[in-house]
Amino acid sequence: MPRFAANLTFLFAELPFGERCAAAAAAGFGAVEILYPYDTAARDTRRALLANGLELVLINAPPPNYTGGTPGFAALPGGEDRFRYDIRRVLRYATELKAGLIHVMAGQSDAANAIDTLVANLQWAADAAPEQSFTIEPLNPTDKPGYALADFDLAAEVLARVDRANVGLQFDSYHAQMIHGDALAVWQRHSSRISHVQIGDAPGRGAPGSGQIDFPALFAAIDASGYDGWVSAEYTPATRRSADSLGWLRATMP
Ligand SMILES: O=C(O)C(=O)[C@@H](O)CO
Ligand SMILES: [Mg+2]
Repeated sequence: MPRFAANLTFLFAELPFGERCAAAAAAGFGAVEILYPYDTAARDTRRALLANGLELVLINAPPPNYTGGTPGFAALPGGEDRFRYDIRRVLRYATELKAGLIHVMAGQSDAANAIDTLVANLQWAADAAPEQSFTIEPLNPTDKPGYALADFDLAAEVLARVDRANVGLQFDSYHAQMIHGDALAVWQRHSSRISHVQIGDAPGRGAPGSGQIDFPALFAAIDASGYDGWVSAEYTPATRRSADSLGWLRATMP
């Protein structure tokens, strides 16, 4: 069975941030991801992780843009300076938090050279921090209209062009199902380049079992592929308490 992590931006969001690590550990998770850890001093987050015996799997780049605007700059021609500034800042957090992965968000762009820009920026980040692993994640156009990376096959082409061992594909079952209509088929097509997994059902982005995805088949395929990273629960619980949405986890664990 996969090793499951909790995404603390989605799960346990009913609790103050400082209490989420303890709640995840109490629910049986061994690792967490925090999409935007930038509002809390890194040493406080690190302390909470250590106190609860949790590994930090992943954070997102860039920090949120509080004035609104594009989610990320990696695919924005002309945004290279901002991209590099953000990556340097995220690297400081990742180092202090010992975050295994940084998800680099592409941003919204329909420029003809958006993908060329994405490739060049990812190469820059990969070379600037060769010890750090990065991911890219296709996001579905219903939730993120205009996002420059909205297709897993395109993401595979981008990774082939980037050609760096420390940049991989982030497979999110919710986005895979929304974009391509068959998350399992996407897994089978791209498992060799996947370095991180997130799960949520589709449509609706609820807990596994709430939608169309065959999670027992997906978990079996993940195991059969030899993937040994974390599988992070990234869904919106339908229950008031996130802990009450974990029936799928109890059913999955032996
Ligand atoms: O929305 C998702 O799915 C994510 O994993 C986020 O990192 C993107 O905001
Ligand atoms: Mg995701």
